[in-house]
Amino acid sequence: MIIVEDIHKSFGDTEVLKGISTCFDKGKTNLIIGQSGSGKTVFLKCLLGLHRPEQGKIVYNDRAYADMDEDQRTELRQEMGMVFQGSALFDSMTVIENVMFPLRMFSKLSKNEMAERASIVLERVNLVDANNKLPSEISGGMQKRVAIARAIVNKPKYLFCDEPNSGLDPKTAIVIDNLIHEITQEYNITTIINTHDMNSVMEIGEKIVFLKDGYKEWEGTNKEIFKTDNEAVTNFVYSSDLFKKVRDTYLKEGN
Ligand SMILES: Nc1ncnc2c1ncn2[C@@H]1O[C@H](COP(=O)(O)OP(=O)(O)OP(=O)(O)O)[C@@H](O)[C@H]1O
Repeated sequence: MIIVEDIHKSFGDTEVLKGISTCFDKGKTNLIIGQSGSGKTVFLKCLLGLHRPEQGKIVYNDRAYADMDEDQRTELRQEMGMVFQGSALFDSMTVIENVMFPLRMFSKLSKNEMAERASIVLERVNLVDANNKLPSEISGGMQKRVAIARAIVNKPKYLFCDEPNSGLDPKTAIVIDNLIHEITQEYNITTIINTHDMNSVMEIGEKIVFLKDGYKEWEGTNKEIFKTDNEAVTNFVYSSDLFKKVRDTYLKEGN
């Protein structure tokens, strides 16, 4: 679980995060949404410890970042997995070498043990017969699976995903969303996804935090987002006719 208390983050004179408080539960897919420039990436980077808020507190399973010493922060970093936008695989490494990379960096396992662990997670993300291929030899959806396998190989407590669906066709995007959702539940991870994808919001948004101009404008579940009358949320989420129709149908069905 991650608890965020009133965090503020500025760059020079510009305050980008203006006092955000929320909490992200373990075993849940938590989504951060909002317009371009609303502060989603800065917020995610604060949660990752890459930006230091000037004010406020971030607490990881009862441990406040500000109270940790350097060793505890290093330990925390090793408890975090990250799926980057565009997968960010190492081009010259094979699939299995990519997945073994965090283990080579952070574990004391033997080469055989690392290969075994990497193979298990590759199987878990349903990627078979691709271990010895290079990223350039597999599809974008398969690359995303490798990125997820690499993010979970070290058994993280926290999983951060930045636009995990970018560049994928809608069908593959849903498969990847479901995979992240299943893994989150199975491994009991606190997962936080920065997304623009309204399908993800509807399908796997167990908690949605909507940012607007550096504030938390709204938060709730994917069921609640259908019913909210918060104008900023409805203008953003239901800006397309298709999603308006989806919401109307959902509400007409008496949900
Ligand atoms: N390192 C930085 N230095 C100065 N300003 C920054 C920095 N990083 C972000 N900003 C500013 O903070 C604001 C929010 O940026 P952020 O990248 O968090 O938006 P976002 O919601 O993730 O947008 P998008 O959906 O387009 O990725 C922007 O005005 C941006 O210019």
